[in-house]
Amino acid sequence: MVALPSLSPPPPRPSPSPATPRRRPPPPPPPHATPSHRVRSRPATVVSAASGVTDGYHSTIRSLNSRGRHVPRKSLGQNYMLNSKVNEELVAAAGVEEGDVVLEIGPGTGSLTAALLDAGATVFAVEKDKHMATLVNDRFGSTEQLKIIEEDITKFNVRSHFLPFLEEKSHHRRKYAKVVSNLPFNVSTEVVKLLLPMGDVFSVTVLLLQDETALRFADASIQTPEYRPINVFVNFYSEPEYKFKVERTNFFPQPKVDGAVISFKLKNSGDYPPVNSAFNGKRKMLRKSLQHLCSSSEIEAALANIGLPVTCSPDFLQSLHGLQASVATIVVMHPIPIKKTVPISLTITCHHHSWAHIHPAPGKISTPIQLIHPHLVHVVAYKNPRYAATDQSPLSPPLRFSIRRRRPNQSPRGGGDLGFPRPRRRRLPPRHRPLLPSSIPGGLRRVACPKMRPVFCGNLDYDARQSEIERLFSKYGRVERVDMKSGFAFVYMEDERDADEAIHRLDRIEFGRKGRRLRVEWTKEDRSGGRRGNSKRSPNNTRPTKTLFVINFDPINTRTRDLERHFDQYGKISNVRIRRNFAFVQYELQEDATKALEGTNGSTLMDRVISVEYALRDDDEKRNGYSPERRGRDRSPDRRDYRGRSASPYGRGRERGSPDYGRGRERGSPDYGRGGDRGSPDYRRGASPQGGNKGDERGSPPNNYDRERREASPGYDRPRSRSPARYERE
Ligand SMILES: C[S@@+](CC[C@H](N)C(=O)[O-])C[C@H]1O[C@@H](n2cnc3c(N)ncnc32)[C@H](O)[C@@H]1O
Repeated sequence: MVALPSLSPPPPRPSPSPATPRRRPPPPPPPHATPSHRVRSRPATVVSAASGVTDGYHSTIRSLNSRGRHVPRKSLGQNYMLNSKVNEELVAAAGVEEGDVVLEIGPGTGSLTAALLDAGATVFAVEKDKHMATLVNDRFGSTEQLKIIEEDITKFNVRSHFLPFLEEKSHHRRKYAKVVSNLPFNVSTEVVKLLLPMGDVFSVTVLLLQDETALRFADASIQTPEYRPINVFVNFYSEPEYKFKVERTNFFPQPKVDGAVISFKLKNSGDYPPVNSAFNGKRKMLRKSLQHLCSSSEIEAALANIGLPVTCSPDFLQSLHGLQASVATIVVMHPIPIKKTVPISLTITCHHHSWAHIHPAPGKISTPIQLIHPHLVHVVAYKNPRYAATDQSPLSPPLRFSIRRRRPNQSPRGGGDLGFPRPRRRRLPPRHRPLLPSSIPGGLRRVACPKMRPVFCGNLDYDARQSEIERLFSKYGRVERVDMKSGFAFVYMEDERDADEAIHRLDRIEFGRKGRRLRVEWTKEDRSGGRRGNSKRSPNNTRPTKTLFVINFDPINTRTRDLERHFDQYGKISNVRIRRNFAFVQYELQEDATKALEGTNGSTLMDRVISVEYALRDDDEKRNGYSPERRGRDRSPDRRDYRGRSASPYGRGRERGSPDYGRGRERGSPDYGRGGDRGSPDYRRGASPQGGNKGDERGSPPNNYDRERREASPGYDRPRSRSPARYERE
């Protein structure tokens, strides 16, 4: 049982008599108020604790006690307003004046009701709690100025009950009513959904809600992950404005959260677009999820028109870069009526300094864009009844988009003519940072297959898992894919800026079981040139040799005999050597090596797609003395020697230095090929190796392939200090 504070003297100013409502000019905004914004900023206005004179603390408590209702019901959100000033500000926010008809939800003790009556309004109050309904009835008596209905607002048919009342009170003249309410927090969203579409009845709705909720509703920009279908809804039907915050100390009992006053200027909008349908089922293909609007073939046609795959789903669309959500918001808020002969060229805000221009084909599409996700817009094939009268099928014609970035010297107009607020420069969480349209040359059509530059992630443990790398990078943004190599990986991130951030944050951090310092940087060559399909091609800059150079097998689990088994079908092998994460397979005949290369490059060995190339030189050219009969002996020394002399094919000394995927020729850059997994290193001859290998580092792959190839020489076999056992796998 909540103990109510003991009663104190009655309020200094009694509530106005409903029979003789006095008209008072609405109070000015509180002196500490700053103009409210429609955007995310949190207005500084905070109404301080109870200090009101009318219907303040004392009268509220007295009212409650008078009905024996000592325990406000939490389930009904009964947090009563103790501060009459807040009530007055609510009334002022709605601009209530003499003769207005106001719907009040949950009058409770009637403190706000009193303020409304005081302003000269006629009040239609809906109260769920019968005790409170009785209390308000008792308090104001029967009067023409007030009608109280004991009902649950969420189940109440406002239109059918309220409209006759409005008609009567406005003497059958067309007049808009207003809504003013200190709402129970738990029904806020329901009430908003109920009232906002009633722009034909109400001109403004002013609600005291939970602060967080008010902020969320008022946030017209969609640069936050919080942007939801409800925001689209709110913006479609109204212009929300966060008015001021109301501290929790103003309520009895005190809630755990602060409140805030928000006003919705209703727009009397048309039919609500099927945003929700598109939000639903992120993996569901749009042609299915929007089927209730039009046929799949129509949807497919519309998607195809804008260069999207007919099978695309919201999830897929999320992965597209480009058109920004602001576009969709604007469109949702201001449907674009495209007239037959007037081409539309809209300048709309994309986040920050990015801009988009939309040039739909004239006269074809009624509402071409809809939002399905904060970062997404797409053109949905739905028929807007508003345009149904015309012969403009929204689906038949091609819709063209072009996206351009505004030139830096052009100052953004902040949505100017569309009334969209100037975008604020704010650092967004990686996933929600927009891409610059410049990164999608040619517009949406090409967005679907953006060319990505991978991030090189080197010095991984050999047994590092793809999922680990993916998890690591996905902290900074969406990871498209990870091409796992032995000891390094290529990470393709959706957004280049996320990749930048990942590089910034991850380079040289300790990672993995052994706490290796990662080397994370941009690959220095576009790896997108080759495709898997091409990977079987032989490198054209190496001459055929009897020895094949093999990489990208599993260096932990692959044994010499596994390689032998994999390669011996092509001819007689004279030698196989594994060195950490690469190997040499030597055939007796060069033709067999060629056959093997063709047959094995890009083949799968123990779940890894291996790359095979000719070695620069055959072992016997270097008089290394390899021979079948020495094979058993040779394995270990090889590896020892490798450790000692040429610890990594990727670079000695450069602490897993930067991957040099082909800084031109200068470094003999391996072209890992598209997908990496089969790309054949492009160890260009003459590439200069990097000096100073450092034992087990693998941070700088490319340059030293050359070295390795050159060093497939007897020198490798010299036993060094390392224990061969460490590398022995057989
Ligand atoms: C936060 S109190 C506000 C009371 C009063 N207007 C004030 O300012 O002190 C919410 C009021 O709404 C009533 N209420 C709660 N749920 C309701 C519903 N679904 N329909 C109508 N009234 C409801 C409660 O009984 C309570 O009186």
